[in-house]
Amino acid sequence: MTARRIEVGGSHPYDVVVGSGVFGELSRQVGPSAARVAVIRPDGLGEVARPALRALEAAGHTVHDMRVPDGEAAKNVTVAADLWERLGRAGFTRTDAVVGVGGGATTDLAGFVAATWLRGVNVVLVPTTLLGMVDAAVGGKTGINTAEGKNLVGAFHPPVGVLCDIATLPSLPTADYIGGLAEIVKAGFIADPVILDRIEKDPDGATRPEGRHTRELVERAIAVKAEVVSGDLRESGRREMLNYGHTLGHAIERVENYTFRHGYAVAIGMVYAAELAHVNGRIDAETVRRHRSILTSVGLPTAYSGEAWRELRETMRVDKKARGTTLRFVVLDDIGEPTILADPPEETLDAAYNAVSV
Ligand SMILES: NC(=O)c1ccc[n+]([C@@H]2O[C@H](COP(=O)([O-])OP(=O)(O)OC[C@H]3O[C@@H](n4cnc5c(N)ncnc54)[C@H](O)[C@@H]3O)[C@@H](O)[C@H]2O)c1
Ligand SMILES: O=C(O)C(=O)C[C@@H](O)[C@H](O)[C@H](O)COP(=O)(O)O
Ligand SMILES: [Zn+2]
Repeated sequence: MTARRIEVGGSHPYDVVVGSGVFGELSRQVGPSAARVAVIRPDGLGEVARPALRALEAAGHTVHDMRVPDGEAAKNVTVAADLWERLGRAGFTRTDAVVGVGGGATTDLAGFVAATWLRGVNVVLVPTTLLGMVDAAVGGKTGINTAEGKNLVGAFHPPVGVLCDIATLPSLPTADYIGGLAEIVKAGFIADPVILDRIEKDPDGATRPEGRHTRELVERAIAVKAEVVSGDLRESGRREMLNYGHTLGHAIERVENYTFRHGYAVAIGMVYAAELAHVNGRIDAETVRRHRSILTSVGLPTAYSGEAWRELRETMRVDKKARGTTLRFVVLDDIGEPTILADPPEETLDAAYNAVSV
């Protein structure tokens, strides 16, 4: 199958290459001026990272294999500081580059380290999870977590290239694959209802890399994200729609000490946002039901502990869409019509949570 290039526009446009067996593209994306390349990747992901390491070495770059802890455990300042030290010791200059290989947590960390090293060096992202391909590696949001909340420290630093080799997906644990579907479903609800139709027709296939519509689902979700971030890198407007389900989702991740899969938290958050829109008179009960049925059909959760509500409510205060003490949620006026619901009354927040709590 041929590779597809999806262009992300803006002041520094770049391509997202999607294909199978496309690691030969990596050196071109990194560029010839990068004598040194730091490959930041999870320690346990040697097999998955090997083609990237080999392709870079074969192209003549001096490769520094910088292993980090797995997944979310690496998205913190301690690991970032360790990488800054390693880059310093290896003498990385402004013409050198960083390559992030792994899931969204690793590419967020790699992007953040690239954004901050020497105030910004080139980064190429090689997502190897479904979620990384369809969302995290595209768009230039980089970041790490703090004890207070998710992604609270970060920078907008677009990659110079993104390489999605879907041949890396079969080794991904099913639970992580399903987590990525949450962001694909999100793209469906906010912008591309064909995604929802495809999943409803074949929910089982949607949960597998070899599913009938996998390539189409991946490309459609990337296209949604690329189109949105091309016009609003810094989230001063329309980009906020990509945060559908994330206000409650991020609070769940924080309350669970970052051990709960991002996609699973976002799935619950989307049902909450749908309930909020319903209580607010924006969408009908059928649209809320459709959220639950699509998410459930692929194995994603749609409910969370009732007892956690007060802590979740408190944690949502640090959501990046908040302005002062005003909470702002992405909700739908209809499928494909996201909007902002600002400062909903406490009773509305409580009623919506009641509907998702167990
Ligand atoms: N920057 C953004 O715009 C953006 C968008 C969405 C999500 N995110 C972030 O992405 C993170 C979630 O990403 P994720 O779901 O990819 O989780 P993850 O990075 O934790 O990866 C999940 C697991 O899969 C493993 N893995 C990765 N590729 C593999 C492969 N090919 N085979 C076998 N195992 C593999 C990882 O080592 C990890 O254990 C969160 O931190 C979230 O905040 C960022
Ligand atoms: O790219 C965006 O913009 C998003 O909101 C995509 C989200 O899926 C992603 O989880 C993002 O990291 C959330 O950003 P944050 O600014 O709420 O931390
Ligand atoms: Zn997300």
